[in-house]
Amino acid sequence: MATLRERLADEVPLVAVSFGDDDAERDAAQVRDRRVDVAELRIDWYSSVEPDHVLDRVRRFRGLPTLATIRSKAEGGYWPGSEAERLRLFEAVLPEVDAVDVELSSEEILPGVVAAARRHDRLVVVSHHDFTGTPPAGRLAEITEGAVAAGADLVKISTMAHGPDDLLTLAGLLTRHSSLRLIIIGMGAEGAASRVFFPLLGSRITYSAIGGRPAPGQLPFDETVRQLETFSPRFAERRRG
Ligand SMILES: O=C1C[C@@](O)(C(=O)O)C[C@@H](O)[C@@H]1O
Repeated sequence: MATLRERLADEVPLVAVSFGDDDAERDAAQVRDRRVDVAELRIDWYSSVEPDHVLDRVRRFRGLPTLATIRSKAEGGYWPGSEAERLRLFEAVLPEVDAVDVELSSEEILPGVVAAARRHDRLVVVSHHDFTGTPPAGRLAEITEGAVAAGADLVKISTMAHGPDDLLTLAGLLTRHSSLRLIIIGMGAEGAASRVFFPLLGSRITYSAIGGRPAPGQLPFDETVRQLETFSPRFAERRRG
């Protein structure tokens, strides 16, 4: 199966699904059978973050396109340990996955995660989440530039959208930075359209749910695929192929 790097090369939007560790064997089979483009491994959701347990679960996805996330509590995640432990875990899983996602705000470990990704020739998503609202365009541009300067291969910005103005602000960010690989998400009920519309404007990955715990406004995987097949001929063609 194509790696995430290969999948990103053809410029067609990708649909991700996030997984914990309740049944990694079943989840990996779903990724294969339903042709999920990216398996986001939410290691901060795992029942244990002991390296042996994590590596065992992560390895069940071998050969599939994977993105490992160990989300900090500051950005809506559940990572229970110290920053030094988080960096060590990123270093341990990096050889096993295609890419990792680390927050721009995680200043203490960001350079270490980027350096480890470079050593293993893996991709880095540098992310920013705001579960309260959508900052103004100028602030979003600063965050984007900060992520690029930190070494991001992809910049992900996910903010709560409270209405059309927020969607427009986020869409503006996408269209103004079309030379970058961006992942832009408007969270919440008011942002849900962004999960289909923004990939049509160039957002590289959209996140969806298969059971589990959907993020605010996420659509089910099948629904996301169906919508993108309707509105993106290139996406539909890739699904057929
Ligand atoms: O950051 C993101 C985006 C997300 O928060 C969403 O709203 O789809 C879901 C998370 O799992 C992922 O890491």
